[in-house]
Amino acid sequence: MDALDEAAGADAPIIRVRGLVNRFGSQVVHDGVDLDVRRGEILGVVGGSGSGKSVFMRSLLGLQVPAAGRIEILGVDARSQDPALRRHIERNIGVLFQDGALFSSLTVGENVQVPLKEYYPDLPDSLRYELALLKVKLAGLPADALDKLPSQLSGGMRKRAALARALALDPPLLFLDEPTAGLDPIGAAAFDQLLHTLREALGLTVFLITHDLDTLYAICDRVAVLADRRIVAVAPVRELETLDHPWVQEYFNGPRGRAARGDPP
Ligand SMILES: Nc1ncnc2c1ncn2[C@@H]1O[C@H](COP(=O)(O)OP(=O)(O)OP(=O)(O)O)[C@@H](O)[C@H]1O
Repeated sequence: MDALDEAAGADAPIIRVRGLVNRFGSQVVHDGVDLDVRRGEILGVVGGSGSGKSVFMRSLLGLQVPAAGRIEILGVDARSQDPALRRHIERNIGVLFQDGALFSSLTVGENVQVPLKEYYPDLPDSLRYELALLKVKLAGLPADALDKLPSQLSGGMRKRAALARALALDPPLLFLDEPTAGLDPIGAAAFDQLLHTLREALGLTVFLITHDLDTLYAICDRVAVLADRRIVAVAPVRELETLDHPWVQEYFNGPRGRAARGDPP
């Protein structure tokens, strides 16, 4: 933990959002979003299609400038344009976008080395290679994946490669947008398990957008529901099932929700 984190206090939320407003023209996507993400938790974010989950994550990452509100990440004002503060945040977060966003002309190993080169340009090539290999193995890929192009991997392996790159700088905080989208149920369950294991082993905090009910039940400590332009509830998934909100009821108590819980059909 560095000085900035200590100043924020170890018990302070790793992400704190207050009064977040996002608009596109006359469309109000968020109107007063509040959220605290606790250190070490896996927080799932759910909401209907178009409810603003991706825009929310983009605001946290500084990729979308909000109309109003306060966002703190690792004790730092995430809206600050101070280059030192921006670098502190970027150095300490890993991001896995929905499409994986690997560089298609680089091998997996070269992809993982991109952030290492940016932040540690003086690192010897051999050490950078070893670190990339370590991250690839950590993400559950075989060592020979290192020299393959993304196009030579399956969808599940590409997600793991993107995860390896997101973990390159050992970030304490990981953002994932729909990590199991497009994976078959066995691949999705394996990816969930990998995230859970990494959280246990590395003490990561995970902010995870998902539609996948299985993910919520399998690995999320708490789930935040984005509806009506704000976060309407944050709670362990079993508590959310009983929330009196039309979208929540349809989502958790529809057939897929019952199946994810293991209820009889
Ligand atoms: N750059 C943009 N310009 C204009 N409108 C945008 C932009 N980005 C997002 N929106 C709008 O904001 C709303 C929320 O989009 P967002 O992608 O955050 O939804 P989502 O909850 O992630 O949806 P899904 O579950 O379908 O991925 C949508 O109506 C979308 O059209």
